[in-house]
Amino acid sequence: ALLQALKQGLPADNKAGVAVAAPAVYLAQIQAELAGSAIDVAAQDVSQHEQGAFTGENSAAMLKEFGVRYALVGHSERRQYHGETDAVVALKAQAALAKGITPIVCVGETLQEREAGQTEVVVKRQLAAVIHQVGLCVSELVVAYEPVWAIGTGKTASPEQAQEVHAVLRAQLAAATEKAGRVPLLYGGSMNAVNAAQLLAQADIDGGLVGGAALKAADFLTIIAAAQ
Ligand SMILES: O=C(CO)COP(=O)(O)O
Repeated sequence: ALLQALKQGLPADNKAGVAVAAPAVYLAQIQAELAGSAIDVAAQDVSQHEQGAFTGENSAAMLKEFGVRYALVGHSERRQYHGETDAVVALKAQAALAKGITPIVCVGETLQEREAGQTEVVVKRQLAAVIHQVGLCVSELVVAYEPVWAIGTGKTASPEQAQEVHAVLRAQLAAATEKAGRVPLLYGGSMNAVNAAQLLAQADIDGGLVGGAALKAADFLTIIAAAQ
């Protein structure tokens, strides 16, 4: 029902890239529902391994069979609950790129790290691992800044706080590629229909990685409208 409402509500002149990131078991259904629409399919994770005996993992090649165009890598919940290190996240980004899937690399600091003044150090370390791994493919990444304290908490980074970190990430990308301006930098963490426009108005915030607010089609469509 959500996908139908999104498809019907997306204006014909929509210019924002829109993708739905779902758990792997729903990807086939989502691919079928979204066929012929302007909405892309994304996975929430991807295996770091190209192939082999890794029971339970979904390789990039397998995801590709279901029309997956993007894969989140390094979402804070994967880092926190599944022990994903910067090195593993970097391998996942590389595995996705190798099969033509665009990784959406998630970075972000915890509340403790922010309060200790470590925000910049943490996000730069997380992104550096991926930049180092993917080499010349840096310009093919999407990067999402998701402060861990803002995910699902209703606490949003202020537009200024988010922009400050996005500027750091943009500069880091610019040191690695001439095409840094083309790398979409998404903000995630309690983005909603009310605060999206202000966040998206910031110079280096190109889009959103939306959780809770995307579960209501009307709210998600309002955010998409703000991203034009
Ligand atoms: O990353 C996110 C979901 O995984 C963001 O979630 P919220 O928008 O609900 O904070």
